[in-house]
Amino acid sequence: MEPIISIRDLGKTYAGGFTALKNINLDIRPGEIFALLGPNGAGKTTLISIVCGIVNASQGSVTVSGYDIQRDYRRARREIGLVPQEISTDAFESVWSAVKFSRGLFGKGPNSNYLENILRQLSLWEKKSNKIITLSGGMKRRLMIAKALSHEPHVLFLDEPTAGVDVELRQDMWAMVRGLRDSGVTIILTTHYIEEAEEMADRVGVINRGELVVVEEKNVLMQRMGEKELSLTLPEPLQKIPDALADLPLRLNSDGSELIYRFDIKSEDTGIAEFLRCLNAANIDFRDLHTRESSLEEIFVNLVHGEHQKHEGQLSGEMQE
Ligand SMILES: Nc1ncnc2c1ncn2[C@@H]1O[C@H](COP(=O)(O)OP(=O)(O)OP(=O)(O)O)[C@@H](O)[C@H]1O
Repeated sequence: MEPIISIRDLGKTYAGGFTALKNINLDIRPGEIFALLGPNGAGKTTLISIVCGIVNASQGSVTVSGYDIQRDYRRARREIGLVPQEISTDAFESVWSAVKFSRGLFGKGPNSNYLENILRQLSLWEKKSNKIITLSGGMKRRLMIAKALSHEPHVLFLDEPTAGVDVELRQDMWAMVRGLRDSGVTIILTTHYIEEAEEMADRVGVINRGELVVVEEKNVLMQRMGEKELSLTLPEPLQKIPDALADLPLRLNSDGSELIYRFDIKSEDTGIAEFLRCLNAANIDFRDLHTRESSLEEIFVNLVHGEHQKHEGQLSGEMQE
């Protein structure tokens, strides 16, 4: 299947000399929900701004539905709906005139039926005559989506759709975005929240310091999320993992005082009983034991660094922005 968006060797260096994107290659499949995940300043907004024609790339090329974003700017742009991070609308305009106006901006002829459908799908139809200022925060966000969809784009970009949104509203938003995907719109969203990617995405791309470090099916990511660790505090630090335990999924912490066993909570046999038997046979004693789940942040950091096993101290340090 032809990709709906094709990004090749894309790079961006801002005027001040800061390189925000390096050598990005990515194909978006038609009909998928793709989550672009990354810490603050990773380059997510820069990437979508280039695809949407708001920022010029320094290198590389992008096509949207086969249209080159530079050579065929207008046609490429018409394929795209963009919901920006900030809610920006004229407060005294009505919902209906806001979506009608947005459609007009793309040179599309009037189509009341289409706009009605969009507003109904986003549960805004009852509010069509309301002034925007009277809408709740959640409704305003939905209106931003309605505006972005008003010209019948095939691709919808959602930049941080649920930043600062409460849990309940977040769930509604997710359900709505899935509904849009089911109606045939390809969706690319940026997020800081790995839960959001987990909940919604078919595929996930992780961007860090301007580089796309992972592009993966969500299910593969989920497997990583099912990991848990059993940590044993040793009476005497070990220099290395004893040979008798070499075949087990084990690591030592940085000073050798903890032996950490990694297992999959979803699997039927965690192997813990066997691990404890092996410890006994190898004459390794322990003072204490506790389990901990890999937190979402840790998995995120692991992904960002392309590594699976990192020390706790490093992990918490790395997440600070
Ligand atoms: N116009 C600009 N001029 C110079 N540097 C910029 C400009 N816009 C963004 N940057 C820098 O490029 C980097 C990437 O920014 P970008 O907004 O793409 O990140 P992001 O991943 O979307 O972050 P956030 O999650 O905080 O929105 C940042 O270091 C930012 O300071």
